Amino acid sequence: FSPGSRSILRDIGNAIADDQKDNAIELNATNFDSVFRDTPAKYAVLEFFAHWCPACRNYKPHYEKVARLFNGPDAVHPGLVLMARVDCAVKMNVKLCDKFSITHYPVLFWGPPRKFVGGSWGPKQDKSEIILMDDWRTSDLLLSWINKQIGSSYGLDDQKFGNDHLLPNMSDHEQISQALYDIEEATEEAFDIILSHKAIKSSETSTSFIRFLQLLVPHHPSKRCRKGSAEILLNFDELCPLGECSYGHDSAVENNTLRSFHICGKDLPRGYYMFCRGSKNETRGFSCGLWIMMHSLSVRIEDGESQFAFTAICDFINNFFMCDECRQHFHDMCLSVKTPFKKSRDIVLWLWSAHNKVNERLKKDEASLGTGDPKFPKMIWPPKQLCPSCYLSSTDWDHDEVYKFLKKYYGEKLVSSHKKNGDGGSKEEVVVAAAADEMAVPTNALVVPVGAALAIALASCAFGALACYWRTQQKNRKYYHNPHYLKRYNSNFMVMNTFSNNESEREKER
Ligand SMILES: Cc1cc2nc3c(=O)[nH]c(=O)nc-3n(C[C@H](O)[C@H](O)[C@H](O)COP(=O)(O)OP(=O)(O)OC[C@H]3O[C@@H](n4cnc5c(N)ncnc54)[C@H](O)[C@@H]3O)c2cc1C
Repeated sequence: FSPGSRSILRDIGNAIADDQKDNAIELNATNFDSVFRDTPAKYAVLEFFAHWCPACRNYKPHYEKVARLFNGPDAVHPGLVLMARVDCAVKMNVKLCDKFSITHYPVLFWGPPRKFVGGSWGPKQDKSEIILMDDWRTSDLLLSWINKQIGSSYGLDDQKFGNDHLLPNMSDHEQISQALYDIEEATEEAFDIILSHKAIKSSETSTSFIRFLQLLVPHHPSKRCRKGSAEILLNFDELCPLGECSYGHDSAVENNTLRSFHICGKDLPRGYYMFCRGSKNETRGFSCGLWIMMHSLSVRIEDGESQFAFTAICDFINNFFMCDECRQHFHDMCLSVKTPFKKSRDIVLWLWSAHNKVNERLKKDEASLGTGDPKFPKMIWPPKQLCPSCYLSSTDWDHDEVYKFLKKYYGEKLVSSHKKNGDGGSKEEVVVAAAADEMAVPTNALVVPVGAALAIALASCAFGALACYWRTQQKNRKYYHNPHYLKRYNSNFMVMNTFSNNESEREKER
């Protein structure tokens, strides 16, 4: 991770929350650039004020009322708008305030955070993406100004969803639609962890990583993660010849190393889980995101891929989820499967049931140790309130109904809502995005506008060329010609070997 990024923003947010102080982040000449560079927020509001200015003092409660919605660990709408301020009456900030032509107080600006990095503003500056705000004199006016900019309808009385009014694990369909963001975050975090542990270090781990990417490229619910995974997959032979990856230095982003790739795109906002946000900082987050990523993958695969998806997920957790107890337990559950999966229903229900086994175990542990999140107690899921038809009786499931429910919950509601940025990037990026899309299997019927249909048709042509190139690359992979390789992932007997702990057996098989 870049050192300044989330830690600065989180530290500031947490310190403020602990002390019951402000939610808007007070910046100075030293941290100004790094905070704007590293914030996961998409937009920023920046207030220039002077602490001696009485009007500024009176405005502060208004500004804070809006900042409460967007900043800090208790934000109601986290990760969207960074609200910051700079005190121009502090000597070290004088130059900074001059760069923004501040002549009176308070003054508010709006813009994408990155534009504030090393940024400036002048009254004659027409084309700047940094906008001088007007109509912000009360909290109502300020929020409606923001709403207009981003097309939202937030209210000052909005409450943090999920935490207070209902039992959150009974989350409704509205809430799961927010989970796409968390799945993206978890995907990127998993990739970061792999990099920081240099975890792809052998042909076995390399194969496991490739197979997981092969699952993500067509089935990840986020378009930008499909695209990022496709880019890594395309370049994998160069990045990791014979399973020896070039990682680059931990601190530097070097070209042509795994570190120079972003599995969900360079601009993914980081640092805030939403659906998976715990009521305490140390709970939920990544592991919750990982679960919902796996569930969302399972409901998107086709029948013929179910055994492949099962082994890809089992191997991925076994090799790359760096929680020993977790992976060992999950590995045991993988090993206990004796019959190969034939239908996607099999893996959807297996994963659901495996997750419930973990819930059941943790429920006891957390109760006795007091380590759980009090607002998100572990439970057998889905509870009756969320899916009444899933229950035949209080202890018996109707598996057909559970399957239907999971398909809907993790399928339809979790469709990528991210539009392609601006011009869509370089030609190569567009082709890769098209390839990722081309391979994506839609799980729900969407009405495709004519323009989009044409674009898809064009992308298909590009994809043809790309697929050709890809196939040539794949052909060079020795194990694709190796009958053992194919057999290994097509028979359950071989699955058992995949999870075998016996290194010599695995070596023989290799
Ligand atoms: C593979 C794996 C193994 C793990 N093993 C362990 C372990 O051994 N010990 C340990 O302490 N922690 C383990 N964890 C972490 C633990 O399972 C939780 O992820 C963590 O405690 C956070 O819990 P949570 O409340 O966010 O809900 P999570 O259990 O993370 O669930 C996330 C969300 O998924 C939904 N959900 C819950 N159950 C199901 C289900 N059965 N099917 C579909 N959706 C469901 C709910 O909406 C829930 O909020 C593991 C995590 C993973 C990914």
